[in-house]
Amino acid sequence: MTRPHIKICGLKTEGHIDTVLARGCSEVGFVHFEPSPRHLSLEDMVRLRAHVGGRALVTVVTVNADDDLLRHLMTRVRPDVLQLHGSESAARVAEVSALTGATVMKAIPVAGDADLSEIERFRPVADRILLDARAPKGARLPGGNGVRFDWGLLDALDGRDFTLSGGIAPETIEAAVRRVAPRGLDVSSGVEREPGVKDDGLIHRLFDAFEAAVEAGPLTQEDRKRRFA
Ligand SMILES: O=C(O)c1ccccc1NCC(=O)[C@H](O)[C@H](O)COP(=O)(O)O
Repeated sequence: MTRPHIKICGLKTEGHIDTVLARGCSEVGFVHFEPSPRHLSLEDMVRLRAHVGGRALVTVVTVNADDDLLRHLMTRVRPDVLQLHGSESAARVAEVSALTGATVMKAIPVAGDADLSEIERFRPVADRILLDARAPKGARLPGGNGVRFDWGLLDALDGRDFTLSGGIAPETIEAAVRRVAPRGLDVSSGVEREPGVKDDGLIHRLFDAFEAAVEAGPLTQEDRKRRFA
């Protein structure tokens, strides 16, 4: 099994950045979306981006961002990856890619089988696909809600084709690693003590559980049926 890479999203402090990087996190995410408790201003992102330096990839999460905002982000924050977490069309994803030159990760909300057909729509234009749980009805945020979708929907897919997110936490990361085996894992609420507030203890529990799951290796088909039927 290839070792999935881990992105911790919604980081807001130098201290938590240092904690996740010390545990082997290879990508950090900053959220730029005002309604979010994880929202960071451009100035905060510039400061934290400098703090990360070359130690990890830096991703900025946006929701239906316009060209002006994207230009500001690229010239001031200089993220490696732009995460498009709104209702961007495939044509818009292609435009963002051409405009910014950044690696573009498109988030696809998943609640049922039908949503997976979106993967084929975005694969030609996005550098990366992020499968996230569809936001619950009435939620203020399109992501970062700490909810999981049925990972059994992914049984027939090759995990190397996507990053998995939505409700990954110390208690659920074993199934994410051993059952889904994605190329990457994206975690936010699962390492927070309250919305927008990361917790060092939870971060350590997550990485401990992750290491144990990688060590244990993928589940057999038989195990999948027994444990997740
Ligand atoms: O985190 C937010 O507040 C947020 C706001 C708007 C769009 C996306 C947002 N988060 C994206 C993520 O943190 C992750 O990519 C993903 O949704 C996982 O979240 P969680 O279920 O909380 O681990």
